[in-house]
Amino acid sequence: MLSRPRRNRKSQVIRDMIQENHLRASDLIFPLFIIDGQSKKTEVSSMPGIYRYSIDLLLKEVEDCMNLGLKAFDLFPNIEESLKDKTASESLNKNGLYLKAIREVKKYFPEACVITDVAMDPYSSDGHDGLVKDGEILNDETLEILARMSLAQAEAGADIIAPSDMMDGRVGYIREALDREGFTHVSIMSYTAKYASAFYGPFRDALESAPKFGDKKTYQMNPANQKEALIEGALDVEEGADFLMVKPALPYLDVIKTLKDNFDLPIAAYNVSGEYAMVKAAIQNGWLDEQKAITEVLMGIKRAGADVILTYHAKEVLQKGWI
Ligand SMILES: NCc1[nH]cc(CCC(=O)O)c1CC(=O)O
Ligand SMILES: [Mg+2]
Repeated sequence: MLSRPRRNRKSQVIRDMIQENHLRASDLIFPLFIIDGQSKKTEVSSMPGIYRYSIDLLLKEVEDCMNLGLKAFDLFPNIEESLKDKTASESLNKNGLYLKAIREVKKYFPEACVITDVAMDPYSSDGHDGLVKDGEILNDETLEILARMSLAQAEAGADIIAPSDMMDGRVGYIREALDREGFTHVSIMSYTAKYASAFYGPFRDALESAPKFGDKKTYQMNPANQKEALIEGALDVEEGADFLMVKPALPYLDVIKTLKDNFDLPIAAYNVSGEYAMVKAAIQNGWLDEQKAITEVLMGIKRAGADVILTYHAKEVLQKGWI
């Protein structure tokens, strides 16, 4: 045998020397849930260790993270049921929970990167990402609502707008609206290949945003499809996206790799709520080693080609010194 690959695994120094991929704090984006009120911190029951924070405690959490070197946050609001309507009008309320949270975080932590979510579902009485008429999710009529939402978030101080709705044409529509209103510096992280996945369940618990009827299969992608992600990717590039995202991450590592190989934009992967819940449940049962399982999950996503990972594990891996 001339070649013995085990020679390069014989000591920790050599293993470290030839390690191909590395995880860094700057690779991670921490999703944070926000709730109305004062001094409120409520755990998401299906996501042990993950909380919904009122704005005052959100600021403390952001400060904690910043001190750990975790500087990018994706904010999601839990909106009170009575404020929801057909057109998601609460999303434009300047004194509402979400826009206020964005302003506060940017006020106290101007160097933080605030990523904001554009989609109707947290504010929609139908629990869908688009405007509903006669049981259908309307595409073009939704675009104007998404553009207004994006402008409101940009005005509040968002660094990156992340449309998670999967309406066709929304990246271009939002880009044009942002540019027209002078927000040429605000980036767009597009949920390019977002699948109709079972793994969003705990997130919908966190926001109490589950669809009131039907499912999201007419706009989110079929888990069986890969080529379709190339169609979505090409459109988002053409429409001016700054990042392409794949979501969820673990069951879609091939899609991450495919987008990475085919496009030059940075690729983001969303290690979603159900992936977090799955790993945490096994850890709680004593079935998996916490540190090894979590770092392996994140490394796998990185190795597949993700430049950035949105993950609920972001804070713990830094706090515990695992990366
Ligand atoms: N616009 C909805 C949205 N934005 C982010 C997530 C899921 C994130 C997660 O599960 O962690 C979802 C869920 C859905 O499409 O129903
Ligand atoms: Mg698309």
